[in-house]
Amino acid sequence: NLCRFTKILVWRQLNRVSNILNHSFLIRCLSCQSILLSLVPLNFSPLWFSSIIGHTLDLIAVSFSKKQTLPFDKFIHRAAENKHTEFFISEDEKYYLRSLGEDPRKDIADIRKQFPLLEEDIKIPEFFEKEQFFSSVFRISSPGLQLWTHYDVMDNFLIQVTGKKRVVLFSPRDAQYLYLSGTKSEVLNLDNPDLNKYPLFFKARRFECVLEAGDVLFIPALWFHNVISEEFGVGVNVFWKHLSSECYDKTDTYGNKDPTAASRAIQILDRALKTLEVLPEEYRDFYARRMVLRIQDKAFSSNYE
Ligand SMILES: O=C(O)CCC(=O)C(=O)O
Ligand SMILES: [Fe+2]
Repeated sequence: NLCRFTKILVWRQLNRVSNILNHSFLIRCLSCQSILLSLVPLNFSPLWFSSIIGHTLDLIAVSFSKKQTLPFDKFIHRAAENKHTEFFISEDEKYYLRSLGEDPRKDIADIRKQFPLLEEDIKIPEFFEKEQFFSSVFRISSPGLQLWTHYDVMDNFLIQVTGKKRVVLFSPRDAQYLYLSGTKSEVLNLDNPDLNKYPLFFKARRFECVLEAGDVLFIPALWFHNVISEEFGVGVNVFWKHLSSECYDKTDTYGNKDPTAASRAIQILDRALKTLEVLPEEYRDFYARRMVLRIQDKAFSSNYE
């Protein structure tokens, strides 16, 4: 019955969107702000339902599972306007281009290959060896578009071609204050964070800059970044490998999958925590604390600026 109740709630929320068969949804809980993602709307699994019980749902984003396309010039026009006369879902919807490789699942974006007409215009700064190059990504965004705080695993030049964008950065050392869920922070509103829900967020030291046409920002691997386009913007970013090639996940096309050794270590840690589950709570707590101390002692760097 709880599931049925939640199902009705979900349907109420989804009714706001016309042809729901063609969409997938990004749903947020209004009280705890956690993101509850559903990819296939008509196939909500019992597991997904059990994960949303107790949350107050709000639909924050819709994407298309059935492909819908726009000619490039139309896309640019829509991305450049604040209010649309023609739109998919709402007159103030935002547009974002993040270029992909030929086969988006396997190939890696290289703006010079997918947009050969622009090739002559693209001069990638020569601060790394050719073999280290990973991808170059064309990025175009509507005014007001915000990308949530996340990290990537490659070094990165974010190159602004036109328009203005605000970038807020946090050191990897402040990960403990960012309420991470995978590579993303759950704190969505950086300027007015809910400190009841995210009490440690104020401890994160924020570095901020505004990029304008011609500016290039170096975003080191693992540094968190949050981007708001203050104007319609066109940019390119270049990811390159700072570690030796074999450290990276071979299936990574976006530059954001953790190095294989790190994901393996995290899996092993999850197994270790599972192993503790046979013990009563106070023992689990004690041994978990000992594990934390061991990690701090053996793996934390003391040489970190
Ligand atoms: O500026 C943007 O649109 C996204 C920047 C970003 O996340 C990146 O370059 O990794
Ligand atoms: Fe990024």
